[in-house]
Amino acid sequence: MVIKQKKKIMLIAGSRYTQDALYSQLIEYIGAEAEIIRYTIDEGIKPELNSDLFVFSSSESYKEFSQIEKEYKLTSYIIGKRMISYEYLDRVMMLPKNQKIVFVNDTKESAEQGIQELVDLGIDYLDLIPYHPGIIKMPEDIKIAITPGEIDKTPKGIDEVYDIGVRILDFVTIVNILKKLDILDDRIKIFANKYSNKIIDLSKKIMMLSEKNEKTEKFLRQNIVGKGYYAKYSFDDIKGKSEEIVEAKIRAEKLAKTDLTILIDGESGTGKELFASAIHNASKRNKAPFIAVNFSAISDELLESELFGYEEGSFTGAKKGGKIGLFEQADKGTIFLDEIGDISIKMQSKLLRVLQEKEIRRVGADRIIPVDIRIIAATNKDLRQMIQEKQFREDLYYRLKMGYVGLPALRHRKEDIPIIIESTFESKEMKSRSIDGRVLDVLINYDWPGNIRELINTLMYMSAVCDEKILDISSLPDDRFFGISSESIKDKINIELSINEKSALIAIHNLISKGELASREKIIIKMSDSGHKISDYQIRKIIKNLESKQLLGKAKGSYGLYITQTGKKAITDSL
Ligand SMILES: Nc1ncnc2c1ncn2[C@@H]1O[C@H](COP(=O)(O)OP(=O)(O)OP(=O)(O)O)[C@@H](O)[C@H]1O
Repeated sequence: MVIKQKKKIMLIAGSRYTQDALYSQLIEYIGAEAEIIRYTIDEGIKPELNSDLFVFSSSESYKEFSQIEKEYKLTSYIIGKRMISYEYLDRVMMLPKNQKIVFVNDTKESAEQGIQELVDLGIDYLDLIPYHPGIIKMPEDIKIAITPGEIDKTPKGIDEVYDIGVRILDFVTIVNILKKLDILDDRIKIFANKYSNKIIDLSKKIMMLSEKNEKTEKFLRQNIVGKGYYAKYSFDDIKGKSEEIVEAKIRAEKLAKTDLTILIDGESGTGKELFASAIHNASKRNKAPFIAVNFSAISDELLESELFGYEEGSFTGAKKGGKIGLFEQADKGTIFLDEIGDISIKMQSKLLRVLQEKEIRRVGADRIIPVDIRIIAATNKDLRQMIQEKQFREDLYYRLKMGYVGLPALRHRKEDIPIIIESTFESKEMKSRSIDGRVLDVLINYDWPGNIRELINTLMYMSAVCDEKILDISSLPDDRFFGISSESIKDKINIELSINEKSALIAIHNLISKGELASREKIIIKMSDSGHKISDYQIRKIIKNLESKQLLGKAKGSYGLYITQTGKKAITDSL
């Protein structure tokens, strides 16, 4: 028997810190095929010169090595290209928008490059200023720093440092290493998958985050924009033919003709603001303003002065001449109070007064001002439960609920999913896109906890990552995202499976969930491990059967087999 000798890689980095990070990365990808020897220039250890390949952490480490080992002629080597590691980005993603921050690295170029990488990843909402040790004067008002492992280079006066870890080898470098070692095979698909999954996870997080930012800012934007409060949507913009949505629309259209206060109840992303806007446009108030106020994340003081306005000199920082509040600005129009369940008991009492008396008093004023407004409130919280827990006033609840519209979750009206997809593709940015049947199957089977907003965001995401006109399975966010939810598991499916089919399905599932490619050879091995011995001919047949039962699919491109939602259900049912 011939025992294949492991190839030797000599990893050379400037410091131990960098070397540790790159070493773990190489072990993860090629630890089984190659022996990795480490060498750190800082420590001056003798390098093992008979290695098959030299991998340098950067062009600096290459230069230094060449100077130290002048005599040695490098035959096979790679100078690594590096990128920010996604693993530690969560913390910096949470930093508030427009925050001034220094990005610390060892040189001007690397600091600028680091900033560019963050921006390319979608973290473009921070005010990042490059910093490296050569800079003599640092802007004084900056208290936060981000650094890829160069904490010791952080300037004085910084209170918080976010270390996003050493920059790791990029995908192309890893591929080049595999090529040089002559081990570039099927694994490349798995690496590509791993990398793209990480990027997808990250962009999903960034997408959700920017949505959150947008929400808390919705309120503040009112002040910046000042004017131009208008309702964008009409009932025609509300898509869907399901009984639930049609009923909600009919009810809302009827309520629009009245002047009743309305409470819209529905999970996040079900279209509460869309409905409020449509109601306003269909009402006799449609020539007057429509002002939307989001109650989440606003302090009582700010809320009070924004809603009611204030008199000059009523508190420190109050503007000269006072300020007209949103209730007054919405006069003759509609005010939409979003996330009403988030306001304090104190603000609830003040709101109740407005509803009862139809008048307001500015902060610091004696004068009472009559207002003619219609209030539409929205909630995604169970207000009745909150009443029981004494967190919401019952009298306010009944005042708000004179007209009531309950919006169904998207998972309860799945027949609307294709309609919403179609209408989204009709929009300008998405023009001429479509999806293939299998993707539609996945989208219909998913539960959509973020409802229509999440569906639209997913379609936008898919069209951003896919260059093809028809969005295929490879453009979907990763599998975990579309995993089976508890709700959809409830309905058992009735598909008869032979013992071998069941075992193959489970084997494929286990391979994919480990990030491995489900090749026939691997499936046979896995099945045999669990006591089911089958031939190559048999596995071909089983795969065909599972495909025809729509439990298994073959992804376009190089991603191999995947398990459909029905397939996942079949596995769960059979356990
Ligand atoms: N029936 C629908 N047809 C088409 N688009 C819809 C529909 N319902 C919602 N949308 C779209 O989904 C997104 C979210 O809707 P909206 O902001 O009205 O939800 P919401 O219930 O107010 O969410 P939140 O509670 O998080 O504020 C918007 O882009 C909206 O245009």
